[in-house]
Amino acid sequence: MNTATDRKPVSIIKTNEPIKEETKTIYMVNNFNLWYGENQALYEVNMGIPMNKVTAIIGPSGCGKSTFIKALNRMVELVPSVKMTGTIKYNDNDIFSSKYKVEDLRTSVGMVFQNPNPFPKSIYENVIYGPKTHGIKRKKILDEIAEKSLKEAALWDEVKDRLHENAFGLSGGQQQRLCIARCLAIEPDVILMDEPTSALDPISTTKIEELVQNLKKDYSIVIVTHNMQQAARISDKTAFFLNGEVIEYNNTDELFSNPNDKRTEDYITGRFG
Ligand SMILES: Nc1ncnc2c1ncn2[C@@H]1O[C@H](COP(=O)(O)OP(=O)(O)OP(=O)(O)O)[C@@H](O)[C@H]1O
Repeated sequence: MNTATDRKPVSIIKTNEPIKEETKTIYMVNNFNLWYGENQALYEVNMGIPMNKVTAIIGPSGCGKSTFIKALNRMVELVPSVKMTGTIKYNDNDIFSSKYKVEDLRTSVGMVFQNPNPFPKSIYENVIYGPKTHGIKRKKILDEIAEKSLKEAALWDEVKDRLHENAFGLSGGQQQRLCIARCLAIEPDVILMDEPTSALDPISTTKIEELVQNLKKDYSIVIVTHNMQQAARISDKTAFFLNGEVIEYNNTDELFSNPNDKRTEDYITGRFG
């Protein structure tokens, strides 16, 4: 749900450097359409998602933001009635091709959800869960992975003395950083984030936003957010979705300061949504 705060006109707190032409594209989405049964949720989506940048997906409730990012890791196919046309290429591989294994895609593309969802296990076991299921058994290596991932997720200092305590003992914001650490432990190239801060308090939100900024050195990040100030603060590119269509996709500073489409302008200035 949008809040009144989200609807305030957006001020650019941080201007991002423009995407240079030579920036590599990690995902290329072409003429992508998606239906749930008879209802079309995405229409002719065309987007290149840049490598090592933060791409924000904004738009009003029900416009297809979650559907879009769940298509990027093929999670959307868990809904049996889903039909799709068009292509999504990840590193030049057609992700829907029968030759491309969904397991390979999921190893390269991690996901963080709206509500922190740690497993009912210790902090340590949460982080090493992925590497263990991929067959890593040596304790020394698992210890190294746990420390590295928790450091990258800016959580290590807070949990290093309680690694074997239950993850549910952490605060909501810490649990979300733990989920990010769990995602980093499988060494993905891409992190998909579906409203990762909407259940968090402002301080935890700021920590996650700072973390996202640091992580883009090593990862390509796609973040769905209802919060336009957040998109303006942390993303390099922003796509505005409306009724399943991409209305505008541009460098974030340009989209917010000089939108090309009246509907984008109306949305970012709080006239609807
Ligand atoms: N599992 C599903 N089965 C049928 N229809 C669905 C399903 N999930 C989403 N939809 C429909 O697809 C459309 C897009 O939904 P989606 O959740 O992608 O939007 P959203 O922009 O992420 O919304 P919100 O901001 O409220 O999370 C909506 O009309 C929604 O009702």
